[in-house]
Amino acid sequence: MENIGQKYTARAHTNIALVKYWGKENEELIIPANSSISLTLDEFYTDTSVIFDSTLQQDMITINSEIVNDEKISKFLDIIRHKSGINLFAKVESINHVPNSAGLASSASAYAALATAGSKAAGLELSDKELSMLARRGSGSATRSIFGGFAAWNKGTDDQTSYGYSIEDPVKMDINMIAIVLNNSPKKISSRLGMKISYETSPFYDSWIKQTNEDFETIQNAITNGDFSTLGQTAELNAMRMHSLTLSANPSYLYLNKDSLLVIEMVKELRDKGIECYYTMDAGPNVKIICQKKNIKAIVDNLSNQFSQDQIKVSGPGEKVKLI
Ligand SMILES: Nc1ncnc2c1ncn2[C@@H]1O[C@H](COP(=O)(O)OP(=O)(O)OP(=O)(O)O)[C@@H](O)[C@H]1O
Ligand SMILES: C[C@@](O)(CCOP(=O)(O)OP(=O)(O)O)CC(=O)O
Repeated sequence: MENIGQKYTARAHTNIALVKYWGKENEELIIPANSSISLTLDEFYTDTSVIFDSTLQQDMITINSEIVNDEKISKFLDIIRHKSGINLFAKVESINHVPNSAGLASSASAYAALATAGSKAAGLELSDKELSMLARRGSGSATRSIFGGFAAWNKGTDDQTSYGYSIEDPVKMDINMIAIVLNNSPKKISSRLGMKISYETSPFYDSWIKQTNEDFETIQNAITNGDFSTLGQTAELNAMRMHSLTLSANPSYLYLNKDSLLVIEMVKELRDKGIECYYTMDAGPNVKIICQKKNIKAIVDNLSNQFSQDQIKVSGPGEKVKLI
């Protein structure tokens, strides 16, 4: 217990799913309905410091230097307190190095950093697998942000079998993502709510699970074989399949806006011109373009005709979580 009373800071990077997680079998434990695969990104990350302090009367949390009253964070700290047996409140200071509310999965980097700094500050020594299981309790996508590069989240059936792991990338695939920030106002339907409505009401949900299990195999093999084209094509299809669950839900809803459709058309036109690239979108309108280094300039030049420089963010693969 020598760590208690010491401040620890962790840096975790965001990740973008190539095979999406979109629905929970167990909401309390965050057990997903399917396994997923992502790429961790180097440009976007969260730094979080935690100290358990006997003088505090309640948890004190700041995000980007503003005091927040987030019950989800205190509930997450309760899990750490329960695991470690300590009974102290915590001071949490977190900075997101992610464009504001850009739908770039800040909850993924946030809970991966909080799990890492928080568990260390509470005197726990957790392996990466155990950290991923802890991060999962904060936000499902955080399970994968413990790992760098390509990561998977094994669905599992309970707390001990639902965890993340690093996918071997023998050829060190040349892969980048260009995020186009189209709207930075908070979304009306959170991922948590959106996936619940899809899971409970879309008549296509069973087909989604069947297809997504196939997409998982395809993308895993594409990574092993260094097959960028198959990876891109499958990730693009998987994203559209996820968004079709929102359209087919009751009530029906849509995360994409007209600018998202414009970027999708631009990607198709670029492909027609021989510039290989693919699109993916999460629970928001912002589009992420998957491409190789040699094509970044041509894609950015093309996007610059429609969008400003600060809307276009280029990122390569990022590292695993670390204490800093
Ligand atoms: N640094 C942080 N530390 C702890 N919680 C955070 C931090 N940053 C964001 N969060 C929390 O993460 C949750 C989701 O964040 P946000 O609305 O930005 O969605 P997102 O993570 O970009 O997208 P997604 O819904 O796909 O995860 C919110 O509850 C927010 O308070
Ligand atoms: C579309 C997604 O980005 C959804 C992410 O959902 P969250 O991980 O934010 O949801 P909770 O587990 O409820 O916190 C796809 C993905 O990252 O796999």
